[in-house]
Amino acid sequence: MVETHLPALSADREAHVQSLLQYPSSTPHLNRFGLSIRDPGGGRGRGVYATAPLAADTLIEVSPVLLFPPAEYAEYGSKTQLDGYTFVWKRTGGRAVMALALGLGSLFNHHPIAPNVKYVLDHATHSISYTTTRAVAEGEELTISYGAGRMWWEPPPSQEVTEREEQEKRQAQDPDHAAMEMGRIGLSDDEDEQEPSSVDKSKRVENGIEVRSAPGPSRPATGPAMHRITAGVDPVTVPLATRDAWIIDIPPTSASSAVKFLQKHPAELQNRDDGLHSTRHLRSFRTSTSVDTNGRKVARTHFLLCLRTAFPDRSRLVSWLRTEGGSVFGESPDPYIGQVPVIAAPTKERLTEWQAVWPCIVRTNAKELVPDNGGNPVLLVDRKGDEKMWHDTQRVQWACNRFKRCVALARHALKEAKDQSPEAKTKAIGSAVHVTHPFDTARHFQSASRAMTWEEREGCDWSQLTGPGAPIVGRLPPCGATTTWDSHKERIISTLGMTEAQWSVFNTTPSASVAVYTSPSPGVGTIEVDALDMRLALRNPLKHAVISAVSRVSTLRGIDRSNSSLAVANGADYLLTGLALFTIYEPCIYCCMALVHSRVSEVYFLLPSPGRGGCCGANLPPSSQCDRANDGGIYAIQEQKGLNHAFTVWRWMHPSLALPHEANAQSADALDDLATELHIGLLDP
Ligand SMILES: C[S@@+](CC[C@H](N)C(=O)[O-])C[C@H]1O[C@@H](n2cnc3c(N)ncnc32)[C@H](O)[C@@H]1O
Repeated sequence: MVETHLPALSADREAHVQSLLQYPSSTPHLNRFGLSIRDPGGGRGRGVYATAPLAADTLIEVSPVLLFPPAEYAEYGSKTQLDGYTFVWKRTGGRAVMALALGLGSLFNHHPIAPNVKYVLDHATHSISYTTTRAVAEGEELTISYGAGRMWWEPPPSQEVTEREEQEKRQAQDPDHAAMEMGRIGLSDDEDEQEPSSVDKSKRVENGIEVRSAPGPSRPATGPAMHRITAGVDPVTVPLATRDAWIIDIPPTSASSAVKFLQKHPAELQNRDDGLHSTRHLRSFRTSTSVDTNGRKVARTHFLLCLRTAFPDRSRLVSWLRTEGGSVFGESPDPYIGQVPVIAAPTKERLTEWQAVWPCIVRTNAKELVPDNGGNPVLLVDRKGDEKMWHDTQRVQWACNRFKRCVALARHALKEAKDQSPEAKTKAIGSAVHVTHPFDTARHFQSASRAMTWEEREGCDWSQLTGPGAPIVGRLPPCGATTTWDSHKERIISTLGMTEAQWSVFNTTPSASVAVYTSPSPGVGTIEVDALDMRLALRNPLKHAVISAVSRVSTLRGIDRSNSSLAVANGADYLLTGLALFTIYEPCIYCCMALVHSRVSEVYFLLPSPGRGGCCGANLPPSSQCDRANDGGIYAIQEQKGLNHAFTVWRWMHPSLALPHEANAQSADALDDLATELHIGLLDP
């Protein structure tokens, strides 16, 4: 109801017409909760009242709507009384279809601070559902939020208030300003960075805010190539959580004294910035207008003192304000409990919904914590940011290449075993792993030989293990390093299980004909490590591909460390610290725990491991489950509470292993076919 126009006054001003238009003090209405329509005076007109206590989350009303085409509304409706009752139902091509709620829907009055009813527009059934947001006492008025800001019946703010708000905004932008330290008048650092969201035909509208359903990861035909597997909550759907705070009304002229008061008493008011208890995202003031008993409009300034937790006892707060507040809060301070959002609005689109509770900022930091139903902190996940990241074709190619490499390695192992003997064939497992640097590091690698740029190398056909343009297997030596690997040969050969022929490829020195890429960090070689599942071949149940990869990287990094000029301090070279691991299968729980210990940074997998994987976690919210929990493991070890390391997990979502624009995309490996071809039976992946 925010988006309306100024109401036109009726032209019929004759006394007898006016008397006919007067509303009675109550109007009967039959509904199962006994809600009554009353006008208790005070200038707000009729409202809806509870005649019995109502529990929180009670669906109290479903109102059908009457719709008006944009042209009809502009021509007629907007010039009538309807204007105070109609609201934007749907925008289309810059115009708006307007709606009038029938039933009780049009009679809920607006509450600027803490409405006790929320509503959802249902475009499919042309109706609006109204639900209580908290327990409501008998006799209480049921109110909704028409939105933030000045309402059409409210007078414009005085120049003084406008100037004060402007000043407060300017001070908030000044990082040195003491008010910032109070954690009150914060301003979003990225408030204006949001891009307009694309229009989704299936979106719902809650409290006037359009809510997009979270994209599910069940291999959509379109959409980003990679989906992050996490229990993090999407800011688009995260519920608005509120907490109690002490509010006090002050004369507009006392605003700056009130801010000074906050600054003077940080300890008592506990306006600290510590995660879930922060008030830094909240603004100090909100203004509203009411009508006094003489029918005069009175502007009010509501001032946020502190969270209720700082002063659980009102009488103690009142006596403290009386002694410390001086003239700011008067002789008889009258603080009252209001609601404030627990966190900043998580997207610009949801700001109106948040502001309806209390003015605040937008903060799109995906690491912001939100409490779950049990009050435990939960992370937000920036799905929009993820989507943007995987629109980068080079990044997708980088990931696709490494998956192709894993598949090629697994096929190579199966073929070699088949060629070797029927017995060897039964012991080969089609599961391979590749470890390398994350894309954001790898794309800065330089070619030592200048034979091929990094981009050219990434453009090679990685589905081939050998042949021209094939990526080099194993570890690439550091740029300009004079060390030959011969001194470490035995150790490397035994750890990596290499043949002499493989060693000669691994031990290649940079030359004009070989593409070698090195990390920009001096003295540190690029890591490109492969590993196969060798459990059956070696008769060793511990030789999972992931475990072998961790061991191989450890050996190579250990050699760096053994040479003082290559030593890397502070744990940055500890096992898989800062590295990305690609695997055909979602790793099992054993491998996931090894990955936690190895401090891996990113894990990418192609195929889920039903019932045995350690990442897909059927306990995750539906938006994060793989194929709606019909596949994938039952744990999410990558973000398991109580462990001392977390890593990101990404699943390839395209149905085949190819870039959409690739010429041979049609003939690319379909993931379903790969699952059949590389099936590893009952083994844990
Ligand atoms: C949707 S109607 C609500 C029902 C209305 N009170 C009636 O008697 O028909 C919206 C109108 O109610 C009045 N109203 C709603 N909330 C109000 C508030 N908080 N303060 C003053 N007037 C309010 C305004 O006149 C507004 O145009």
